[in-house]
Formats: sequence, C-alpha cells, structure tokens
Amino acid sequence: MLVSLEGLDGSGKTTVWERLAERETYTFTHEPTGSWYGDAVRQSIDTDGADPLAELFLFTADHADHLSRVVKPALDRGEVVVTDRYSDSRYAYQGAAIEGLVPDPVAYVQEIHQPFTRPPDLTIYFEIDPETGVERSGATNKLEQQAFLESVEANYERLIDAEPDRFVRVNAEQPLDAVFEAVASIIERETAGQTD
Ligand SMILES: Nc1ncnc2c1ncn2[C@@H]1O[C@H](COP(=O)(O)OP(=O)(O)OP(=O)(O)O)[C@@H](O)[C@H]1O
Ligand SMILES: Cc1cn([C@H]2C[C@H](O)[C@@H](COP(=O)(O)O)O2)c(=O)[nH]c1=O
Repeated sequence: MLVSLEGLDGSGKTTVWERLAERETYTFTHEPTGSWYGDAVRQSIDTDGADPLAELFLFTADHADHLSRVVKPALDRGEVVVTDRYSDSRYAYQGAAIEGLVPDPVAYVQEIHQPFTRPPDLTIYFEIDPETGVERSGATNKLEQQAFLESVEANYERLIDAEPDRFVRVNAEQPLDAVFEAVASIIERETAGQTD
C-alpha cells in the first residue's frame, strides 16, 4: 500500500514523517529524493529564474527514478510505503509554476505522469493556511511565498475535489502531537490487514 503525505511548505509533513519512522516499520521515502536527480531538483529550486518547464521535468525525472528504484520494488515486496511528497506535489506546485505556459497546467502535469506513475492508495493532506506555511517555512526560496502557495493550495483543493476518497484531510494548525496522532491513526486504520 502506498501512502503519501502532502501539503504546503511548512505544513509539518517532514516532522510527522520523521516521528512516524521512529515508531513504525513502514518503508519511508520522500521526494525530492536523495539521488543525483533530487540534487538537480534542489539546485533548480534554489535558482531564481530557473525555467519552470525545465524544473517540472527535473522533478518528473526524479519521480520516475524514485518509482522504479524505491517505490515499486517495496510495493512488490508487500511493504507499506509512506512517502513525504509524491506526484500530487507536482500537480499542485508545478501546476502553479507553469501557469500561463500551457492551457490547463494541472491537467498537463497529470497527463505527463499518467502513462508511467503509480498513484497513491491514500493521501494525507496536511491542511494549513498559506500564511502559516510561509511563517513556518521561513520563506527561504521562490516556492515558499504566500501568493505562490495560495495558487498551490487552490490546485490541491482541485485534486481533492476530483478524488475525495483518496484524500484524508488533517488539520495541521493543531499542536504537533495532535497532528502526529491523527496521521498515525489514519495510516494504522487504512493499512490494517493490507500488504500492497
Ligand atoms: N503542528 C505544528 N505546530 C507548530 N509548528 C510546527 C507544526 N508542525 C511543524 N511545525 C514546525 O514547522 C516547521 C516546518 O515543518 P516541516 O519541515 O515538518 O514542514 P514540511 O511540511 O515538511 O515543509 P516542507 O514541505 O517545506 O519541507 C518546523 O520548524 C516544524 O517544527
Ligand atoms: C516533490 C516536489 C516538491 N516540490 C517543492 C515543495 C518544496 O517547496 C520543495 C522541496 O520539498 P521539501 O518537502 O521541502 O523537501 O519542492 C515541488 O515543487 N514539486 C514537487 O514535485
């Protein structure tokens, strides 16, 4: 079973993911990955003026490698995989970043993925206000900006509307302990008795 954690920058995904890894025996992974593809992505994120379409394809290359090298093999072994960000990050973030370059950016990014990706079975959406996201993340790069995160949030809402059964919302403005327990219990409930 494949579980993804999604949300705006600063929503607390990584903090919860790290705590889960201390307590649970799931397979833990993340995007951008630690591979050289992930390094290229991080270099692009930190480059103001990087071409947004080129950045989309860097993120997508990292996803393709992540799928074939980590996610699919773990799922084939019957493991529960918990990933900190996955394909919805591309639909929401690059959907916002390439606005104006193609007619329907979110649909365009989804179409690029459709032939090869493996959609998550469950996606936990860490819900926070973009303003809180900017405060918590420290606005350290071009993505952690309020206006941009407002567009990203709108794209996430569109994805949730399209697939309400896949997404579970968690109020990520609660104290961290409450967010963590909510996420842990959702995953425990949804994975009970499941292997792949
Ligand atoms: N529920 C919470 N209440 C208050 N602060 C929080 C909460 N969750 C996380 N934080 C803090 O917010 C900051 C960002 O958290 P974290 O890195 O986990 O977010 P993230 O969703 O992984 O962001 P990004 O996608 O940018 O990596 C950290 O300093 C973390 O301690
Ligand atoms: C996977 C992915 C990520 N992003 C953005 C979201 C963050 O601002 C950065 C890095 O992610 P992290 O959780 O802080 O490590 O990259 C993106 O725009 N598109 C994606 O597909």
